[in-house]
Amino acid sequence: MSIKNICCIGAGYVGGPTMAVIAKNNPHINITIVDINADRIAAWNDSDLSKLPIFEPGLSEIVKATRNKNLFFSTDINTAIDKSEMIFISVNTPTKTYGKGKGMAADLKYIELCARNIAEIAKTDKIVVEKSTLPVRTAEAIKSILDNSGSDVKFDILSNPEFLAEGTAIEDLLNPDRVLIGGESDYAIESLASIYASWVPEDKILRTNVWSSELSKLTANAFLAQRISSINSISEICEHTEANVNEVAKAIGMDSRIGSKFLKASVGFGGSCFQKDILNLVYIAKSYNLNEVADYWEQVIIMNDHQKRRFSDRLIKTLYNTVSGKKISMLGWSFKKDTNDTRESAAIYVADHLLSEQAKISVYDPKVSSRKIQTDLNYLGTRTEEENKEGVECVDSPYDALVDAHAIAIMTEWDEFKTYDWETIYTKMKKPAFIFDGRNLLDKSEMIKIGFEYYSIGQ
Ligand SMILES: NC(=O)C1=CN([C@@H]2O[C@H](COP(=O)(O)OP(=O)(O)OC[C@H]3O[C@@H](n4cnc5c(N)ncnc54)[C@H](O)[C@@H]3O)[C@@H](O)[C@H]2O)C=CC1
Ligand SMILES: O=C(O)[C@H]1O[C@H](OP(=O)(O)OP(=O)(O)OC[C@H]2O[C@@H](n3ccc(=O)[nH]c3=O)[C@H](O)[C@@H]2O)[C@H](O)[C@@H](O)[C@@H]1O
Repeated sequence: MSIKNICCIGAGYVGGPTMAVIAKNNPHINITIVDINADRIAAWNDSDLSKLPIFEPGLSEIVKATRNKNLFFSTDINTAIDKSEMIFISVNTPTKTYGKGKGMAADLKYIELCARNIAEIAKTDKIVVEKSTLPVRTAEAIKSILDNSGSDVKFDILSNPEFLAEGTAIEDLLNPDRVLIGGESDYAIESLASIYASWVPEDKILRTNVWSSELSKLTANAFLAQRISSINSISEICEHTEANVNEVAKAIGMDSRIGSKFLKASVGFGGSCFQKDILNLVYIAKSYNLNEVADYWEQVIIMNDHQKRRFSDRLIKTLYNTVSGKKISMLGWSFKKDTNDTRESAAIYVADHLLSEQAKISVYDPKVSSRKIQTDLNYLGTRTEEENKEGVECVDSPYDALVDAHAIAIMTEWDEFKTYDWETIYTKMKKPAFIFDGRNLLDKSEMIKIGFEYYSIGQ
């Protein structure tokens, strides 16, 4: 049986772009992306493509080409489940904020709701695909829920983790390093493989057992994040020894056994997945009593928290040990460039620390709304919403953010920051004018020549 109808539950950063690319390359398949969030679905259906809920280079063009042809966005979850032969589960799997495993385990309540929804509605056989990142052996729980639905519908479970990175999602989806499919049933595996094969070379489609597939996703994120924490740890040594972390990264990256990617020292990694997935791995290790393994991976998070804190400590110390009443301009709020996603962005934690020291913060980000910035700070619960509003202004023009600032903190590596007229900015700031470049984005010697007191990471 070839697949004619696909349903994807979860219209987020993964569900949206992934299904758009599958739809583009499989015009013979109808895909419906469903979500309980009606506002999000309405935004996906907005005729103004600049209002899509997710900013991702190249996404709006693909949505334009496929939407209402073979790609549909809907809140009618049951109908989409009913008519599809294959159902992707692409809902969020955040870190638990309550109960057993609080602050560490993955919260699987949304996954379970999806499984129960599918079990209740399905009248014909279904292939259920785990697209969300899940703890190893989650497929067992999903299967148990589905198989106890009381019907004689046959469910095949596949694990098909997603490796796209935000900001390059479309490029990553169009040219993936690999597509990973874990499963038991050859029929189910080959049904999914054939969908990818419409644009992905066969030798990049990897088949494994379900558990290897689930665990590979957590492992990939843990290894990637570990590289960043490793280079960030070296950045601190550089700052004490006059070694330069960019030079060190280049020198070690040219060793083909190490490789050059993911060695950019920064203010710390953010994003919705690295921290969550490593904590998840740590929790799994602890649940098997593998305490040394748990401690080993937890150190990646500890190092990352240290890097964020170290950045704001250094800023405060350099500004004569106080930022009280001083204007600090933050350039960038998203967790990396080319995305409007702010989840776990280092900027949130740095701003929170500076606010606790009574700084006045002015933020400019090309793609993040002021409402989102306030929501992110309010979510931490450090102070009241009113206090956050008083302490943080969000501006639409970078130059507004910089007038009379005591210091600039570069939090995100947006390309446009490099093109600013830094000489004019210098004249508008309080003197001495400080830059804390959390992304090593600007040219150090140029900034010093203009007159800035310039601080970067690991240099
Ligand atoms: N964001 C990323 O770059 C990547 C994320 N992942 C994984 O993919 C999964 C999804 O992540 P994102 O897309 O970033 O999350 P997201 O939060 O952007 O989207 C998830 C969507 O699922 C919806 N949802 C939750 N429960 C639902 C239910 N019962 N029925 C219908 N809709 C429901 C939510 O309303 C939300 O719109 C996570 O497990 C994540 O770890 C994997 C690779 C990359
Ligand atoms: O599971 C996921 O969600 C995804 O997590 C990451 O993707 P993402 O978090 O979107 O973005 P990354 O490019 O990995 O960046 C994560 C953070 O690390 C930082 N980073 C990245 C690279 C680097 O060298 N240095 C560095 O500080 C980025 O600025 C950002 O804050 C992985 O790269 C994806 O493969 C994975 O699919």
